[in-house]
Amino acid sequence: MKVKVINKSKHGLPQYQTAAAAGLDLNANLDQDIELKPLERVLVPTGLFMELPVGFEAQIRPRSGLAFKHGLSVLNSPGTIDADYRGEVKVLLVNLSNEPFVVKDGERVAQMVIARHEQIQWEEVALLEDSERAAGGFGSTGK
Ligand SMILES: O=c1ccn([C@H]2C[C@H](O)[C@@H](COP(=O)(O)OP(=O)(O)OP(=O)(O)O)O2)c(=O)[nH]1
Ligand SMILES: [Mg+2]
Repeated sequence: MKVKVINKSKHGLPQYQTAAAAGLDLNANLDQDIELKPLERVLVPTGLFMELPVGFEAQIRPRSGLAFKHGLSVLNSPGTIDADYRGEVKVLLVNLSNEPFVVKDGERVAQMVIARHEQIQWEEVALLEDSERAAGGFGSTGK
């Protein structure tokens, strides 16, 4: 995949940490630390600019370790990177704990999953096909 990295601190390209990992860990690319107070959010730059093939998207997801230990999440999870986006990939971090969290340069703040997706064409119809579920939802099948 085409990629352009603005690498202020030489973090290299995002990597799969194990052989069959789904997520590529994303490093914060910072000039200085960012302190995130409780319930604060921040857009963390990654230094990564890429060109996804058409028909693919990238999903930005939290890392469970940071979520569990520090209450850190990705506010818009899963963030969506469109194939035609040419800007810098950024991570919208939120601190859901009661303690401040300091984001450091190079820290693996989130992970990115590359996935195929469809684009649909609308076809307007008068009637929709019947189904067993019909309009049932929101607990309609019981606990
Ligand atoms: O976590 C994210 C989410 C989005 N983006 C970039 C890539 C994406 O292609 C673009 C637009 O994202 P989205 O469609 O979620 O945002 P929007 O609020 O709908 O903005 P837009 O009107 O630009 O589509 O912003 C990121 O870098 N990180
Ligand atoms: Mg959008």
